[in-house]
Amino acid sequence: MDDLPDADMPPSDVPPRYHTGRLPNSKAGDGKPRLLLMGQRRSGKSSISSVVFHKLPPSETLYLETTTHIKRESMHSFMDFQVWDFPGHLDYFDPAFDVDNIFEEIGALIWVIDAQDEYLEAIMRLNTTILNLQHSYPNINVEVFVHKVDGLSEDYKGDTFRDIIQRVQDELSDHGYENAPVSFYQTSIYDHSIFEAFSKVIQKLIPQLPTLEALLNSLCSTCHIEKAYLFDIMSKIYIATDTSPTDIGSYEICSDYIDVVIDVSEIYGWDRPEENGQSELVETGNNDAESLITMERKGNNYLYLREINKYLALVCLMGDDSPADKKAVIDYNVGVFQTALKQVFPRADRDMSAQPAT
Ligand SMILES: Nc1nc2c(ncn2[C@@H]2O[C@H](COP(=O)(O)OP(=O)(O)OP(=O)(O)O)[C@@H](O)[C@H]2O)c(=O)[nH]1
Repeated sequence: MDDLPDADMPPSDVPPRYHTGRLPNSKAGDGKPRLLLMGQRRSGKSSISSVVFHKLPPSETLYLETTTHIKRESMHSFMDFQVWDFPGHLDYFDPAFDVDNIFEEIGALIWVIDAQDEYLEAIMRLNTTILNLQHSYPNINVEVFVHKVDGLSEDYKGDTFRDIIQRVQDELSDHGYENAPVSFYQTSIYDHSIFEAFSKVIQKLIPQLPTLEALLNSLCSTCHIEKAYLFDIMSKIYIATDTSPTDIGSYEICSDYIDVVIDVSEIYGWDRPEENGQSELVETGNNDAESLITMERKGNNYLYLREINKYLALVCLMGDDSPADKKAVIDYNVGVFQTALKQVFPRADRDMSAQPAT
């Protein structure tokens, strides 16, 4: 149980970029939210983290070695957070463990269950963990990834998913926790489902989400946009979307578009200016990349992408009644959206520069 002191420490030399807001479980309120990846051995925890945050091609996860100590990584993006990958064999509530140290700044506990394997023991450990946490940390979001569903037939996939939900909920309600904050997702690293699930997990950690959704709703209705996503460019997680129904198809199209843009900008791109307190003038120039692509065989529909800042891009699936020749109006409204977003995510580094040097 000496793993904790030996665990990799995240680098501390990169300053935080945005306020992360106060988390329900955060004692200090200024920490980076943690996403804890827990579950049985070989359930797919390291693969998930490598595919989503390090762009590892899914087929290469076959060669990942088993995790032997807690792996902590810091992610610096539109908000800073940490991903802690736990070895499958750890008993998190062993008295030798500093439980508070693990759980006090937690944003979400992601419990990965291998749907292709025997899952009863995984469910038992998950329930024990949730029940143990209910006493000290009742607000922790528990996110259950029913993982590796790519190998299952449609029927079996649905049955397995329902069975897991039922077993977890039955056990919790037997112990008097009917409304424990537990959510379930079907995931696989071989399709978009893992990104979509992570998007939903991350969105719960963004205090400004209702404001972002309201801004996107208003943009959609003004510009006849069918669906708008605000993407974290590097991870392809969407941090917000408008409140119209989301279908995986539109997410897939928009997220593939991000891939195209990243590939092109690796060839033709340029370094984005650092966003410090003095860079206002630079931002008023034509620094934000934009792109427009017409989709074949789909009426007038086209995709619109605008880089919002170094980390975020707005990708919109335009409606039939929003022809490309109205692009000037759309550009204007997206500009207004961009300005509003700067107020929603005030920059931490600007605040830091106002503090006296010590
Ligand atoms: N079919 C399928 N295989 C997957 C998926 N995700 C991970 N795997 C495979 O599952 C195996 C185990 O993955 P790991 O990421 O090493 O599992 P882990 O939970 O980190 O394992 P420990 O480090 O031992 O705790 C690897 O061979 C992966 O290729 C998935 O979505 N579908």
